Amino acid sequence: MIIAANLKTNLTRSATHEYIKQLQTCVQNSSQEVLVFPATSSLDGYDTKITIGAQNAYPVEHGAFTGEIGLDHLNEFGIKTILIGHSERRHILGESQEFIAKKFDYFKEQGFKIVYCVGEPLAVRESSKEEMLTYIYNQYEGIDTEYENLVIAYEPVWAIGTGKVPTLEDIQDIHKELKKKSSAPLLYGGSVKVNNVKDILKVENVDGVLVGSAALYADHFCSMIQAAEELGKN
Ligand SMILES: O=C[C@H](O)COP(=O)(O)O
Repeated sequence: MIIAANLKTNLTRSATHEYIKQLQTCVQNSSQEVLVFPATSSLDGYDTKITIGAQNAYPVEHGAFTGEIGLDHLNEFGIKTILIGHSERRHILGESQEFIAKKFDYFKEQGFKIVYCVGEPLAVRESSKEEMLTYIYNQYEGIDTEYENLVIAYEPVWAIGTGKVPTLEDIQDIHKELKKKSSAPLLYGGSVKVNNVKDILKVENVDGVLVGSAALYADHFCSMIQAAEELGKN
C-alpha cells in the first residue's frame, strides 16, 4: 500500500531531518511504499528508503517566477515525485484546472510519479451524487488517467483537517466510481488518524492513504505504516 504524509507548511528543515530519522526504524522492514512531502524549504538530500516528494513546483526548469521553484531545484535532490491538484492549491492558492493540467503534463513529460488529488467541497457533497461525481470528474479534465506513474488521492475537502470522515460505505462507493475513471492506485485522504486508518485501509479499492495533520507526529505516522503492514495488503 501507499502510505503518504503531506507535511504542508509545517516542520522546518532541521525538524524534517529529525522526523525522517525517527521514521527510519519503522520503514526499515516494511513492505509499504512510504512517501513524505516536506515543505519546499525542507527539501534536501535525505539518506532514506522513504520517497521524498515535492508539494509543489512550477512547470519550468528555472526562470522568472518569483516565489516558485522549478525542475532544477528538484533535480538537485533527486526528487522525482510531486503532489498536484491538492485542494489547498485549488481553493486557497487559486490554481485552475487548466493550470493544474499544464503542470501535470510537464511533470509527466519528466517521468515524475504524480500524486494527483481530487475531491469535493461540502456544498457539492450535500447536493446529489450525480452532481458530486460531475464535480470530481471535472478535476480529471486534461489529465492523462492512464499515465503509468500516476497515483490518485481522493480527498473530500470538508474532511481535510476537520476530524470529519465519510462513512466507510461512502468511501467504498466513491472509490468504486473513481476506479472506473482510472485504474491507478487510489488513496483516501481527509482526517486519517491512528484510530481510523486500519478500517479505512480495509475498504475495497483503497490502495493507501494521504495523511496531513496526524502525520506530523512521526510516531503516529509510524503506527499507520505498521497498521498497513499488519493488514498485509500491499
Ligand atoms: O494532503 C493531506 C490532506 O489534505 C489531509 O489532511 P488531514 O489529514 O490533516 O485531514
